[in-house]
Amino acid sequence: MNFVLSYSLYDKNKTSRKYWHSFRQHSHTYVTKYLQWNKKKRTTILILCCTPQVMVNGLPGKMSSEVLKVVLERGLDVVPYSLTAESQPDLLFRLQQINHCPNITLLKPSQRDSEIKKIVRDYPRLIAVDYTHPDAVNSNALFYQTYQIPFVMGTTGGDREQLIQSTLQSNTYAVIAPNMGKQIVALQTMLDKMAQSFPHLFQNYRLQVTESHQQNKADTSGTAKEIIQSFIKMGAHFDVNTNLRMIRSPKEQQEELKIPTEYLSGHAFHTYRLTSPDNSVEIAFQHNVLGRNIYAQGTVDAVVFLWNKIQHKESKKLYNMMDVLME
Ligand SMILES: NC(=O)C1=CN([C@@H]2O[C@H](COP(=O)(O)OP(=O)(O)OC[C@H]3O[C@@H](n4cnc5c(N)ncnc54)[C@H](OP(=O)(O)O)[C@@H]3O)[C@@H](O)[C@H]2O)C=CC1
Ligand SMILES: O=C(O)C1=N[C@H](C(=O)O)C[C@H](O)C1
Repeated sequence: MNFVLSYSLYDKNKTSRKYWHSFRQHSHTYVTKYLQWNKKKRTTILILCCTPQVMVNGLPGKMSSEVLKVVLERGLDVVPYSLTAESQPDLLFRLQQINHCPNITLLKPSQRDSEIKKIVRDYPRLIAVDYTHPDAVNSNALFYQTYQIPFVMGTTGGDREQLIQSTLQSNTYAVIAPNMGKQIVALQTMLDKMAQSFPHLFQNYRLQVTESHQQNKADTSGTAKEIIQSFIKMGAHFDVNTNLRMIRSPKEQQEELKIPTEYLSGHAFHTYRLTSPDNSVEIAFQHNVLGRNIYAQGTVDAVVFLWNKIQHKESKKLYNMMDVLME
């Protein structure tokens, strides 16, 4: 998203600086600059970079690593700091497979308050992305809210109502969603609309949900929790103790769901099955994902979306992925 604002055919330094100062004075956006002196044409090109600076939190976790990769692939700026767990033994993180990946300093909860003011000062276009742990959702959100750091919250779990309320009260720009995969968000949107249009569609139907994820997933699928609410709004019966099957055993995943070995450490298979009271009708919805790229792509779209909202000083500050998709 770099763009050339002007070509100055005059003096290498003075005119370009004048352009720069005048642009800064009249611009409501955060911009940085760099000047390129083209020797052959004796021209100075003033290039303005107008991109967010992305702080990917949760490194060296799986989702945050995938997001970092996509941020770098899409040419956005990376903030070389990341919030990490208190137990993290490493001080630095770097994606080996990407040459231009910077060394990223890992900040534990006990260190982050003393560092963040400097980070906010040095990176005025900062947007945080959070892929951490269900236990950290609310405290991390509070951290972003306290320092007025716009954030994209991909982490599931925690107290979701409190998450929404504290974000609204703090007036911080944010996108919050348990699933950033746009094709899945489209399905969610459709079911949400179905619930609004046909509130009795599945009256007295039984809902049975199966969700399979990597063995170390800390919580129940946040996506399933949201989608279940849409079916309940349409009248379906659902009891979390008897109608939800969570599969975390790699053996079952391989034998029953045929998950390829390389995706046992990262997959998300969901099936929602609705059965009529007399068992004569069965309707199923399914979304099966191998790997994590779909969420990382959606996350970076959410960052760009939020950045545009900030630039336009939108009065609405809290969004979900349906808003990102609609736009
Ligand atoms: N919205 C979406 O589209 C998606 C959401 N998710 C969600 O993202 C979250 C992370 O998933 P995933 O990357 O697979 O999990 P990982 O366990 O691979 O990564 C989480 C990382 O966060 C670290 N961490 C723990 N506590 C903190 C803390 N207080 N502050 C900062 N970092 C911390 C963990 O460290 P340690 O291991 O040492 O505890 C770990 O490195 C989950 O909630 C998951 O459900 C996942 C995929 C898509
Ligand atoms: O932990 C994961 O992997 C995933 N978490 C999200 C959730 O809990 O819904 C999204 C997706 O299922 C992958």
